[in-house]
Amino acid sequence: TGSSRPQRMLKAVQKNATKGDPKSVISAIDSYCRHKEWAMNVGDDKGLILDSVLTEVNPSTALELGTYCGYSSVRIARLLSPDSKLITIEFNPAFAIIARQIIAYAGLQDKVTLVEGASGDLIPKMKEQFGIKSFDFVFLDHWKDRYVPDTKLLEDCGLLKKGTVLLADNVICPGAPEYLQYVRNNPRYESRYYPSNLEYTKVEDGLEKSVFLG
Ligand SMILES: Cn1ncc2cc([C@H](O)c3cccc(CNC(=O)c4cc(-c5ccc(F)cc5)cc(O)c4O)c3)ccc21
Ligand SMILES: [Mg+2]
Repeated sequence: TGSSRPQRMLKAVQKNATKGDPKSVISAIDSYCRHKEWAMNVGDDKGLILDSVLTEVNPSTALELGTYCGYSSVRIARLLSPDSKLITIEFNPAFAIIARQIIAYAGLQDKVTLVEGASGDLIPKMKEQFGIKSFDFVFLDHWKDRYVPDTKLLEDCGLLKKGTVLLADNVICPGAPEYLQYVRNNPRYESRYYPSNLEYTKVEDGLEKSVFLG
């Protein structure tokens, strides 16, 4: 049987990036996905917006929903302060196994905890299992119809505090209309749309940044 797209992405990292150099891992993936084989990483254009929001928030504890191959885990973890942590949730074992290797190749395994399972099952366990009081930053990039239920779950589990920043990928393409409706018409959130393009294409997409007001 042949290789998978995630496996080919890992090969491209091992071939073209420098071990322990997150920037080279990011570039190797972006170059592979732009010139060889498209993949659903947040990508370089939206990645710059992710970087700027992260630098502004400077989170101590960050959560990512939807690891895929670990591209955004590397983008996030490389910008975290020394004692800060990223927890990333992935339910697909084939994705998780590749993501662990890409995160390790970047040398960021000590800052990233990849948890295998579904967000709906794992979010309620965050406090007890990982000693999380609340998250300062959440990156939503998993199934788009899970953005609203998981945001509500984070609220109900007391995992959001005044000032927590939610950043959601793909609010235009593939789209998360219910999520936009939820955060834009909810007095407990201050939302702003960052226009960009779908990774490695000219198609319109963007990120929605929503600050939880408590
Ligand atoms: C419950 N739970 N808990 C953890 C968890 C983790 C996962 C997986 O990581 C996973 C698997 C498959 C799909 C996604 C969502 N991502 C997308 O669907 C997407 C699509 C496109 C696009 C755009 C245009 C196209 F033409 C085709 C695809 C561009 C993008 O950036 C995307 O993020 C996420 C799933 C559910 C999970
Ligand atoms: Mg995405």
